[in-house]
Amino acid sequence: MTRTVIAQGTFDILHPGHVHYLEEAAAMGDELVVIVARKANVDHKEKPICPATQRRDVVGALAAVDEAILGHEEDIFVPIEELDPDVIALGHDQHHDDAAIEAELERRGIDCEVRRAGAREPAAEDELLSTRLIIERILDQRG
Ligand SMILES: Cc1cc2nc3c(=O)[nH]c(=O)nc-3n(C[C@H](O)[C@H](O)[C@H](O)COP(=O)(O)O)c2cc1C
Ligand SMILES: Nc1ncnc2c1ncn2[C@@H]1O[C@H](COP(=O)(O)OP(=O)(O)OP(=O)(O)O)[C@@H](O)[C@H]1O
Repeated sequence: MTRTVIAQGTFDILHPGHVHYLEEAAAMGDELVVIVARKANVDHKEKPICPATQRRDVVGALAAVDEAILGHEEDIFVPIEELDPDVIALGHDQHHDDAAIEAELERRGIDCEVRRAGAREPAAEDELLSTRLIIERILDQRG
């Protein structure tokens, strides 16, 4: 049986931290599907610059990713119900509460493990491992 893993995020401007997360998530199963967050659901930080379809297409081009899809606009558990994954891989700093996700999965009758990926260890001290930091650097140097 194919083990499907789900990863999710905004993926506005890609960096090696994203690649690390998605490679770790892919290693948790056989097939990796990535749910790309809709702008309306990014409410805990600045909204993404790039359109959702562009973010989906670039994430989908990464070697670790089998498929990238746009998230649901209102109910983030709709794609999970449709995909019926074996594992949800949360990013190391994702604000979601593991126990709350597990409770919602149980309520909806979805049998799926929730795991957390680790953070990337910087390969060089000047690596920019956050979209926010890349944007800050652009504003500093080109603004
Ligand atoms: C299990 C799970 C499923 C998600 N599904 C969706 C979705 O269908 N639509 C969406 O817009 N966001 C969805 N999200 C939320 C975002 O992907 C994401 O967590 C957040 O809004 C963006 O912040 P981040 O890039 O800091 O993680 C989901 C999150 C989780 C944990
Ligand atoms: N340096 C990193 N190491 C490991 N995973 C990362 C790293 N940066 C981001 N991720 C993961 O990638 C996923 C998507 O991240 P997101 O699109 O929010 O990027 P970000 O660079 O963290 O954004 P921002 O800097 O704007 O908060 C999240 O699950 C996050 O945990």
